[in-house]
Amino acid sequence: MSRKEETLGNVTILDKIKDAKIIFVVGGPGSGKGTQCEKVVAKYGYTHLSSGDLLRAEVGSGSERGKQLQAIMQKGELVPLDTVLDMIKDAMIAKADVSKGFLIDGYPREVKQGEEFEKKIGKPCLLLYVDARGETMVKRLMKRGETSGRADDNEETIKKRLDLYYKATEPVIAFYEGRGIVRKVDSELPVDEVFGQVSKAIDAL
Ligand SMILES: Nc1ncnc2c1ncn2[C@H]1C[C@H](O)[C@@H](COP(=O)(O)OP(=O)(O)O)O1
Ligand SMILES: [Mg+2]
Repeated sequence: MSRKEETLGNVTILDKIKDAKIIFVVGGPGSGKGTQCEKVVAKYGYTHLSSGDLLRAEVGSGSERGKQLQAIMQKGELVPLDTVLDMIKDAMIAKADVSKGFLIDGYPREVKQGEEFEKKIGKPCLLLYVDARGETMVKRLMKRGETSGRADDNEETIKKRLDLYYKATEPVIAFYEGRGIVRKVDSELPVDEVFGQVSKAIDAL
């Protein structure tokens, strides 16, 4: 394939992504983002892309980049913006032909990440804000840590992740509230009731 065709091909794929619905799923660690996304996949056939899962897959591959990522994630810090965005973009392109919509779970973690995403990929039509109390999130993560095998599900890292969430990610919600696309769901409720609220927000699109 010539360079020109390649570029044209890429434009077509990005156009397809633009036609698909993009939903940002934002909430603290352990708030229930992954749990709700799974249910959205089952009911609506959207593609679920968890930035954390993509990063953990890279770590699991044992690559040099994976090793660097692991060190950052273990400390509860944010990995470099371009790395996450490139991974999300590649995953979206891979699914562009078959996907009606994308759930971008755990991204943006900070306002700048949202701005970059829009520049390079497209605009979200909805931000699902999965809201739970700090205490609830800690409890759920400690429990999840018993079986998840996740290096960051331990008390010390959980505390750092929560602090970072309040400092860096909550401003993301305020930013998109200004655009009128935020729908908040009460993730203190049982999973199915939370999903009722999620479904309402998606049905209204
Ligand atoms: N509404 C809810 N009620 C009770 N437990 C919930 C819940 N939503 C999620 N959980 C549980 C499932 C997991 O063990 C843990 C964290 O959920 P998760 O979906 O992995 O969170 P996240 O992806 O936001 O980090 O909490
Ligand atoms: Mg998750």
